Amino acid sequence: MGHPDHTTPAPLHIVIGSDDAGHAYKEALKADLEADPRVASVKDVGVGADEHTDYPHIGVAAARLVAEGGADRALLFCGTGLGVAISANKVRGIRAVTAHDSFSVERAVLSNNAQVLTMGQRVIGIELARRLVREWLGYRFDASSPSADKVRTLDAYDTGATDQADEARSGC
Ligand SMILES: O=C(CO)[C@H](O)COP(=O)(O)O
Repeated sequence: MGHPDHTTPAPLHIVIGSDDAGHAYKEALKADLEADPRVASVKDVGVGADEHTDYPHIGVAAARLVAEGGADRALLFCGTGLGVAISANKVRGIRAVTAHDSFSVERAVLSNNAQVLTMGQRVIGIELARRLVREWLGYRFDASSPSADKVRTLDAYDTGATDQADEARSGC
């Protein structure tokens, strides 16, 4: 879901999800995303109110949507943010990170080209979470930056292209 105009980034298609421990934040951030002009669409993969789904199912469902091109990014919540990140990272091609501070949110996109951001409802206050998500929407990975080679190496390990990854190591 790229966009040819580099001056005005294309609005993002975002998938949002949580387990029951992250449900309140998922609902709050879903409303924020839906009201933000930088967001083209928001797809909610659950859980619904009073539902219970363990975090691995939510993390993998959201990550699969991103990996298959159905969304540009995912925003996921659980108690800590850790379980949904680990789950999303089980999907090939996905780079999911937990971040609760401004610098990490910036570098998650600009250094790591992480498509998935996760947070913990039991870790961070709601107003800080909302602010960090607003910041997150403003970042776009620069494929011509020095970070791009490192992300390509990550992807080579991910796809099993170990020759390519080892070659990158010998160039260090
Ligand atoms: O935070 C979670 C997983 O990282 C989840 O919301 C709660 O998991 P639990 O501590 O295993 O119940």
